Amino acid sequence: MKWKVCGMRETANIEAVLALEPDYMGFIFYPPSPRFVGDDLDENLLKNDFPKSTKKVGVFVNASEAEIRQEIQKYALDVIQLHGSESPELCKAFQNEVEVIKVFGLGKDDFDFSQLNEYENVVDFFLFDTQSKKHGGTGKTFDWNLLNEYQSKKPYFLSGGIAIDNVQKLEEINIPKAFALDVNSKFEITPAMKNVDLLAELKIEIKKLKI
Ligand SMILES: O=C(O)c1ccccc1N[C@@H]1O[C@H](COP(=O)(O)O)[C@@H](O)[C@H]1O
Repeated sequence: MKWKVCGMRETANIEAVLALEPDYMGFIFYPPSPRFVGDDLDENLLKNDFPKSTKKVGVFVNASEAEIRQEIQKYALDVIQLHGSESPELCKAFQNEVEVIKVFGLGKDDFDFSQLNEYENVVDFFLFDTQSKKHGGTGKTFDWNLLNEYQSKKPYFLSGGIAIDNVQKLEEINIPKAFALDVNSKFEITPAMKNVDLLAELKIEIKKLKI
């Protein structure tokens, strides 16, 4: 199981988390978020000093193609995570340039997986997060059992309130295997500042998972 640490910002904290070798690290390019990178993200670190083994993910919410392209260039992003209501056409515009993750929000009620069909051929991954007006970073889980209805072969990231005390519950439920776990606010000291010791524990827990 791969893992992604999202919502990073400060250089020293990024470097400390990189020592744990996550497969993906996410940066939020959405101004209303308390994890918005603003001017604090170290361009040189991302462009020149970043380990190849950790992919850099830019998280966007309904940004324009030009805005996304600008951040890809500036920070040498490997992956874009589209967390709003982006169209299949926008996803297609970045195919073959970066990996594309399209996010869908799930809640407690049934989810219509047929809305994924038009994205199937234009994205690399889906990501399932908890539905919210804030779009993400809620720290809340959704009903993981809803994923029982997932029929696609497209690999997906599982996100939304994943914490040290619920990660082992993934073994107890019968959902199609996730490609990666995406963690964020449940591993924070303050918004964007991650608790490195807790993430080290998570890494051990993920390795123990038999799914
Ligand atoms: O973290 C944010 O503030 C954020 C804002 C807007 C869109 C996405 C955001 N983060 C993503 O939210 C999920 C889940 O986070 P959490 O574990 O529930 O805190 C994760 O995929 C982040 O990429």
